[in-house]
Parts: sequence; structure tokens; C-alpha cells
Amino acid sequence: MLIAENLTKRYGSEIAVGGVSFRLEEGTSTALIGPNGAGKTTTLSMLAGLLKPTAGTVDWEAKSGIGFLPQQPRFFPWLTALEFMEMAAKISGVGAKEARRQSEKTLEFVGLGTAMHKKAGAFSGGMKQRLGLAQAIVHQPKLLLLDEPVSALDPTGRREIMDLLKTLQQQTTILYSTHILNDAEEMTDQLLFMQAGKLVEQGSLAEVKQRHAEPSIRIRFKDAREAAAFLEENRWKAQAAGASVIVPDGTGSPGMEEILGTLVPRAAAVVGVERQSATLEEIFLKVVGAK
Ligand SMILES: Nc1ncnc2c1ncn2[C@@H]1O[C@H](COP(=O)(O)OP(=O)(O)OP(=O)(O)O)[C@@H](O)[C@H]1O
Repeated sequence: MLIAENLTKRYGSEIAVGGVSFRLEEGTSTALIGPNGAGKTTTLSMLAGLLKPTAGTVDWEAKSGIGFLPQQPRFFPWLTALEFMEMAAKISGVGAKEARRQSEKTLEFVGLGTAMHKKAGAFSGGMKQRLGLAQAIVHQPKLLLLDEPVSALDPTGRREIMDLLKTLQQQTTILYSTHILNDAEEMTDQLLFMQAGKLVEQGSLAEVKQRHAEPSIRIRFKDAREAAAFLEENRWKAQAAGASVIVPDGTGSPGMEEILGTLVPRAAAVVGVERQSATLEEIFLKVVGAK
């Protein structure tokens, strides 16, 4: 649906985004993940047409129909939510007659139905974020670009917005930036890891996990002393981590059966044994740390 090729933005000698290429397939959701200053906002702004790239191209089938939620959406505090939405709808090309109906429908959808005649200035952070999302989708865009849609919200607000996004996912292509890795794990077909203006990893969640997850078996002991004693006795390629011993899963490593057999005489000192693989957060730290 969208192809970004060598997208670049320079500010003087500083490179905010340095040659980024990716595709967004229709009907998918993509998480743009990166630490502060990685270039996420700059990338989204270029895709939204708000910022002119220094180099590179964005090829998109239908240039109309983009919805954009900025990182800090601004409203006119003296307008009611409905007035603001009607204005946003008209700016996005919705006809005057349709604008009212479409605005009401969208406000209902984001859970602001009962607040639509209240002034946005009195809204809580969560309500503002929902209004920001509403203005981004009022014209039913084909592509939705969201800059940190949930980062400023408390867990309840985050849950609500994530659930709304999951519903929207069925109708539109979504690209959203975040630094909350749990969210990305929850709703994503594609991951783009950004660091210092570059894409340092991209692929589906399964692909990224397969490349970096390093599955292992964690043996949890009562205390660190027991873990160290066990490690000393069994000279496997394993590591102690506090009261745990982590045995890598792979060729040359003991399997679950062998591990359990070895643990029998020490059963009283064992709290648990489980298979584990790195979380997205651990993978991200590894990928970003290694570059
Ligand atoms: N107008 C500007 N002038 C100069 N440098 C800029 C400008 N806008 C962004 N930058 C720089 O470009 C880099 C990328 O910024 P950007 O806001 O895209 O990062 P980000 O990943 O969105 O970060 P955050 O998570 O903090 O929002 C930063 O180093 C920033 O200082």
C-alpha cells in the first residue's frame, strides 16, 4: 500500500532520518519502535506530508485519506468536542452535511458520545487522546499514522486506546510509533526498530523473535547459593542469574529431560523449571545496544 524508499531528513549537518526504506501492506499494522530521538516523529511527519524529505520517496496508491495523530494533539479549548470534530472533518474533505453525522458517529466510537458538547479544554489526558484519535479517523482514512498514541496515558487509558486501535485495524492500515514494547507485541504485523535515524531491524514479530529470541531453560532455585552450587556441579554452557540458572536451548545443550533428571536429587532446592524466550523488550535492547 505504501513504499518508503531511502527516506531521509537532514537538519544542517544533523541527520534526523538517514535513508529508511520499508513497505506497509494494506490492512496491516506496523509498530515503529525506537528510543527518544530515533527519528520516529520525523518519519511519520514525512509520511503524513507535513515535512518535506531531504531525499527519498514515499509512494502511495491514494494520497488522500491519511489520518494523522500527532504526539501532542492540540485543540482549541473553547470549542466543544463536536465543534472541533466538524472542523477537522471539513478540513479533511468531508462535505458540510456529512461532517456533523460523521463527527457524532466517530465521537461515539471513541467513547466520547456523552462528552461531545463539552469543551475540549476541560478534557482529561485520556479524553484528549481519544479526541485526537477521533479527528484522525473522522474521514475514514485508508492509512492511519499515529505518533505515540498511548505513551502519555495511564494503564486504563492505554488499554482503551489499544482496544480501539484493534477495532480500527480491521478497516485501515495502521503505522504507529511507540516505545512501549508490550503494546507492539500485542498489536502488530510488522515491527520496525529505529535507532539514530536508521532502521536497525524489521520483520514480523515471529521473524524478529526467531532471529533474536534465544530460547533457553530457566531453573529457579531457592537462593543464589543453590544456583551457584548446581552450576559448579554440572559444567554445562549455562549462566547463573541470581537464584536462577539459565541453560541455552540448542545443539550441545542438555534438553529438558536431562535437566529434570539431574535436578531430582536436588528437588528440595528447586522452585521451578520453565522454557523461556527473550521478550520483545530484551530483543530491542539487544538489537539497539549492538549497533
Ligand atoms: N526541526 C528540527 N531541527 C533540528 N533537529 C531536529 C528537528 N526535528 C527533529 N530533530 C532531530 O532529529 C532527531 C530525531 O527526532 P524525532 O523527533 O524524529 O525522534 P523521535 O524518535 O520521534 O523521538 P521521541 O521519542 O523523543 O519523540 C533528533 O535528534 C532531533 O533532535
